[in-house]
Amino acid sequence: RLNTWESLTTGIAQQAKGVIAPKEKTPFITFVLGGPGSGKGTQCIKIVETFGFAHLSAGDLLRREIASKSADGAMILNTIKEGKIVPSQVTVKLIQKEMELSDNHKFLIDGFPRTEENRVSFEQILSEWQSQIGVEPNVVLFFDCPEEEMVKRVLNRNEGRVDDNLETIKKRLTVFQALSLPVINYYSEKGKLYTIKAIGTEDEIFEQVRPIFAAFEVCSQTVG
Ligand SMILES: Nc1ncnc2c1ncn2[C@@H]1O[C@H](COP(=O)(O)OP(=O)(O)OP(=O)(O)O)[C@@H](O)[C@H]1O
Ligand SMILES: Nc1ccn([C@H]2C[C@H](O)[C@@H](COP(=O)(O)O)O2)c(=O)n1
Ligand SMILES: [Mg+2]
Repeated sequence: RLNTWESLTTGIAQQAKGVIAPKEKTPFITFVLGGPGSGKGTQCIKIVETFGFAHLSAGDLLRREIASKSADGAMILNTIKEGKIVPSQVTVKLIQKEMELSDNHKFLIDGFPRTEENRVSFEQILSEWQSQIGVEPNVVLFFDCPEEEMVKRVLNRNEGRVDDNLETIKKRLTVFQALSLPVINYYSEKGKLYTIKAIGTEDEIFEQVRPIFAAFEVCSQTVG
């Protein structure tokens, strides 16, 4: 069987030749953004359980590269320790590979795009299939959380992450303000942004998230 990207590209090539339509469903892409510790990963788990998305965390994919001691592993580790952003071609390649391997067509891309460079790199990949899916995500979630709360959560996370310390967290917050907020503003201007007030219990926060995806489910059932 063909995977999502293969079937899209094959489908487009075959359509161009006037042969057949693509076999698989059009991808539905959600970007999940927010500062460090804003609760992106926590809410992604609930979205997966409720709406059946595939969860691709950019940070988890990068940590997997470190653990596998790949060629980029040492560079990724140093970048993460410094609270900086890994070059886009590395991260985009990992995300694209996961999308190719997935049987799902609904993707939650968590912690990406973190910079304008990330955003443009991913768009370049999507633009190869522009006639099918466009270059824009369907939904962009922004978990808006006060800094004080994010710092408290990260310092209590206790998952052994190399970046969960006060020094790195301060750098990550600076990077978030300088490089990630412009991406959030970009999607706000495009009318794609759904801002979630990320304070309260996990369940209370999910009750803000649920109607966003529920509305898309209703739409897809109505449209067919
Ligand atoms: N609503 C909440 N109230 C209190 N703690 C929370 C809440 N949501 C998540 N947490 C906790 O805060 C910590 C950070 O959450 P999570 O890992 O989901 O954040 P994140 O946005 O993915 O962060 P990062 O960008 O660093 O990966 C975790 O320990 C999680 O259990
Ligand atoms: N698009 C991304 C996502 C993550 N990283 C690096 C830098 C982050 O501080 C770190 C941890 O990510 P998280 O688990 O907090 O989403 O991974 C990156 O460079 N680019
Ligand atoms: Mg996370």
